[in-house]
Amino acid sequence: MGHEVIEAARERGDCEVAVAVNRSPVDPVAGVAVADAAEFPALLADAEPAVDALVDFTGPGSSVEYVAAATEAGVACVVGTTGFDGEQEAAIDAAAESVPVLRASNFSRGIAALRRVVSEAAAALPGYDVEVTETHHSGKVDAPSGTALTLLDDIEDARADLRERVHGREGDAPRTESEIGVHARRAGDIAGEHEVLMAGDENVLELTHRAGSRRVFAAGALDAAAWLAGRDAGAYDFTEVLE
Ligand SMILES: NC(=O)C1=CN([C@@H]2O[C@H](COP(=O)(O)OP(=O)(O)OC[C@H]3O[C@@H](n4cnc5c(N)ncnc54)[C@H](OP(=O)(O)O)[C@@H]3O)[C@@H](O)[C@H]2O)C=CC1
Ligand SMILES: O=C(O)C1=N[C@H](C(=O)O)C[C@H](O)C1
Repeated sequence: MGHEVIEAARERGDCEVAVAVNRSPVDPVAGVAVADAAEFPALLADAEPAVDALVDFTGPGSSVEYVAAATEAGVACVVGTTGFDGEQEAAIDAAAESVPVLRASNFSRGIAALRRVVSEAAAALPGYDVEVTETHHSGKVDAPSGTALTLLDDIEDARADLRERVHGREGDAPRTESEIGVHARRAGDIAGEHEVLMAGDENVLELTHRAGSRRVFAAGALDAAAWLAGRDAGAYDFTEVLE
């Protein structure tokens, strides 16, 4: 995603990559040198002109560290990384007391729309069985995806009777009424697919989003960064960027 963000930044006229870092050595990307992650705090402090926003797509532990460095430097944070535990989420949330922070499990407009439709459909279809399936490239490390977890939260908000997440399915027991099935598939170079199935008696609703490429997430994150820079400290939502 780091490569995608640099390429996407090059394609638009309203932003410039001031500092790029990675844990392991990486060749320059589109002419942008990528420094060692350990240099990040110093690079942020010395950047001229000052950096407006951090865009982070890494891993949960490093994301917390990058956000801490950005907070120290008074820089707005856009966080796309997924797979956080509760403590890591709390650390990112705490940063929002000092700087503007926008964390989203998915930076595509299509998923933002899917979330609204899923919430409405879940509320409109009481008693229906719900199953969520996500499919991603074989290199993805966290499962289920952050987006699937966001959709599950949305479904549970709309359906108080669904409280048991069943990951995968095996054995010989039938489905219970309180469960939501959750399925994570990993294959090839699939950019990201999310499907929500709602099935009742004699009718089935399937809602699916497919990302055509990972560039859509990079573009959305840069939209968020441009929108977030200069705002007051606080936690912001990607839907606000899309309004
Ligand atoms: N919100 C959204 O719309 C999207 C979110 N994502 C999320 O973004 C994250 C990154 O995805 P992706 O680019 O595909 O992952 P990759 O594995 O391809 O890249 C992760 C990068 O982060 C670096 N990194 C990982 N862990 C650490 C660490 N502990 N310390 C320092 N650097 C670290 C890696 O460094 P190294 O090169 O050394 O391995 C690598 O450069 C994932 O959490 C993914 O789910 C992805 C797409 C869209
Ligand atoms: O790792 C990915 O690739 C993606 N991760 C995000 C997630 O976990 O939901 C968003 C998107 O689906 C791609």
